[in-house]
Amino acid sequence: MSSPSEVTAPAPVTGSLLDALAARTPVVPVVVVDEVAWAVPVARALAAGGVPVVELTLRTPVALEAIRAIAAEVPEVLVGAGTIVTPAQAEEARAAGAEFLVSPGATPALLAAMAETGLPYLPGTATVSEVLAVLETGHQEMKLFPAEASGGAAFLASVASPVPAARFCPTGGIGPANAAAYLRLPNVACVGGSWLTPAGVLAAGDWSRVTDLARAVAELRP
Ligand SMILES: O=C(O)C(=O)C[C@H](O)[C@H](O)COP(=O)(O)O
Repeated sequence: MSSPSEVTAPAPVTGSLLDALAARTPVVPVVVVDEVAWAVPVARALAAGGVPVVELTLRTPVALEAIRAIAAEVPEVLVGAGTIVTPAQAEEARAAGAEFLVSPGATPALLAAMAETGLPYLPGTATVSEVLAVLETGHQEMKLFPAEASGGAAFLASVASPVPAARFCPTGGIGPANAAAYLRLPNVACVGGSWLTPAGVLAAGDWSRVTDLARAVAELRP
């Protein structure tokens, strides 16, 4: 029997990653940490605001260590690695404890490396041919990146009819003002964005601000 104060880790995602993410939050927070010490408090602050998900980008030297810390210390948060841009990073992220992988692109080598980890993953696409190339690998869940710059919600609405099998988490240029337009689309499960964890807020250690920003995304649910 576990005591009420004990937090148990959710089971690993075995089915649809997009469904697992969407069940937790309409907005996947894309988080950049400059200091490993930010990782655990930012993950806890997001969870306290009702967003128990972190996409920790591999953009800084401490990123893998940050994933390790969140995986070990904040088990109630589903932690993934973002910015997978080389095949080797897929396995490095898995070894650090990442529970899902996100890439801004979808080269054949990246797709193979992400599949090889056994983790669920979202390759990045920005054109119909890229979407079709991902579908040809048997994979139906992807990111649209950079979402606003590559056509935004209008692009995804246009893709939905001819290519209904593809499902998206659009990311890049999305914020509170335009998130709802994406979330209404039949081929969008959730959106990604960095606005819940602004760099200055993390640097200031203003964790209650992160919690407030996270709390506000509940109203974006369609
Ligand atoms: O780092 C990655 O893996 C990326 O692909 C880029 C991020 O998803 C976007 O930079 C987030 O976009 P913003 O919400 O506009 O800041």
